[in-house]
Amino acid sequence: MKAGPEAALYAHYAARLRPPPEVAEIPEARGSAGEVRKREGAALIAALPADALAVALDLGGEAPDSERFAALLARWEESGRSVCFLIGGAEGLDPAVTARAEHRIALGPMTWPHFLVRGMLAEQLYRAQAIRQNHPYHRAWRP
Ligand SMILES: C[S@@+](CC[C@H](N)C(=O)[O-])C[C@H]1O[C@@H](n2cnc3c(N)ncnc32)[C@H](O)[C@@H]1O
Repeated sequence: MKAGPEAALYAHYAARLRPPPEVAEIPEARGSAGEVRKREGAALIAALPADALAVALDLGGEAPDSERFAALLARWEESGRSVCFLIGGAEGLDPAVTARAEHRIALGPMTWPHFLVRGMLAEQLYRAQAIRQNHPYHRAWRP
């Protein structure tokens, strides 16, 4: 990720997460849109640890509110497996990736660019952490 506002957004929230998240970046593939999706999808799946509990960021997935996301995350973490979020590139996620994922999560019905999704996911992970710690960052009574 190049330095810039999107990188700063991600860094801002990632620095507040315990344990800190790890990011694996897949190099942009070349070819037709379908080839790009297939190549990037294969690399994404290959990058997953063997015990990964994979969650695809996918417009077609469930769009939980933040409290439900916090509860889902707690349940996933209780499995003891590595919770890995998969975000597509400019051409989106290959069906092989959504098939590998055990859960699909949408950040609402609008399409966002990859680097904003990364920052927005980091913010929701931080919010989930705040919800679980009853920290006033999340003001459920005043959305
Ligand atoms: C630029 S988008 C891909 C756009 C692609 N042309 C498509 O229509 O799927 C890059 C990635 O960000 C994620 N993404 C974008 N908007 C999203 C949303 N509202 N909810 C969840 N993930 C989203 C998805 O993983 C997507 O593959």
